Amino acid sequence: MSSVSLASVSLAYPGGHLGLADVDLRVGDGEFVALIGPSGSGKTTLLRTVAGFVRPTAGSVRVGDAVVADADRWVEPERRGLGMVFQQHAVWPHWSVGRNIEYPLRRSGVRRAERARRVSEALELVGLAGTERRNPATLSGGQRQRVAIARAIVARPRVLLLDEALSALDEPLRDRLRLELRLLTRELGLTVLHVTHDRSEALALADRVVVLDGGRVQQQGAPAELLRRPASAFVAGFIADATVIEGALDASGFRAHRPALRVAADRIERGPETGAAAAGAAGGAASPGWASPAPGSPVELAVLPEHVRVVPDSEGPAAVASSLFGRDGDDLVVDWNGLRLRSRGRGIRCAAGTRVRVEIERAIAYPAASTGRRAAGAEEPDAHEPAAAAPPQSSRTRRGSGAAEAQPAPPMVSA
Ligand SMILES: Nc1ncnc2c1ncn2[C@@H]1O[C@H](COP(=O)(O)OP(=O)(O)OP(=O)(O)O)[C@@H](O)[C@H]1O
Repeated sequence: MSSVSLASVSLAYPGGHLGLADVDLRVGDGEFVALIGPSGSGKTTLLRTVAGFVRPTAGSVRVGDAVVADADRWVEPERRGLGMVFQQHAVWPHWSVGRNIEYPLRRSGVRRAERARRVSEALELVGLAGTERRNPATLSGGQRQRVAIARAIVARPRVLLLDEALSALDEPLRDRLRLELRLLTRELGLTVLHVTHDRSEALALADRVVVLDGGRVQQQGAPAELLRRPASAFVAGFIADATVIEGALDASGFRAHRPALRVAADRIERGPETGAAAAGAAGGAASPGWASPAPGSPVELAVLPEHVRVVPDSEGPAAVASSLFGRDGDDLVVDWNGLRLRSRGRGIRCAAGTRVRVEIERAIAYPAASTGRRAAGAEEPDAHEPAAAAPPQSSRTRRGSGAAEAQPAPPMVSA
């Protein structure tokens, strides 16, 4: 067992594509870390950098105490002591299960009797004892993936790298294998780096989740910490399906013009990155968790689905645009005068088309600069927000990983 460390690692692909940009990351001995991020964010590149399939342009990679890649040193993938499981094509179809699993042992010259013993032990660990002679084609998808896991651990690697290892499997098999994988890696005390596009999987499995975007680490932390305190509007949108609304802070709270919306100051928390921007500036009385914002400070307000309360009301100003059944309550998208808000409340059941009232119970404000975009609300002076303004032309409201809405909307005030 061992740790993995990346120090100031950058990787530019030939042709100029940036794979990784100044990444610092440490996966502790026995820790399970999940890497998530949008498509093209650099997850696979990071894993391949650790595996040794690509060489960083700058920085260093260590496995345990040994430097395996830096400007002067390069250790071949097979000498790094790693096990890997990929999403597909993980098992050679023309070899028996046993032959597949013993392959890494053969390569390192382990004798026949010892190979047989270790293959049988690995199969036992993944719940496939006695299947050495089976043809992989006669196994289910889940069983084949277990064979791939057995092959990855048979040589007793120091670190296990998983690249979308469960993604090709159907639920509920994926769910079961997740649990088994977690138990197995704990039992063996393995250090694991797991790339997945599945946010729920990352949150369920990992001790620590690392969110990548544009080849950079945007945030890393325990799953609960990421959900509770996303470091930026991007992370809030990506990991927790937050609706992100661009606007400005003033003494009474948050104000957006497109669509027109106000959220009272006592419902707003400062995001971790707003501290420097907001602290010490003139403004109204400080609210809990939100000290003296600069009047007119452009911000992005992240509203988590759990904090949007929806109440059926035939006179309500909003309508349910879509409703997906969830075990504990429906997953709703509410159209509130052009603003598409995601809402997920326990016990809430609402069909599409239902008129509703909406209340934003809590929101997190981040400086607009945190994701490099301009706040729409900051474009307009306060005097331009009348009680019954002409419909604005557009909104740049984002939800989740980037959906945008652009609809006219009359002004409105949160409850
Ligand atoms: N072999 C390559 N040559 C050039 N550019 C590449 C190569 N592989 C990846 N890239 C670029 O590097 C960036 C990161 O890609 P990477 O595959 O690591 O992302 P990812 O987060 O794993 O994406 P996905 O979830 O879609 O698999 C992207 O901009 C991609 O286009």
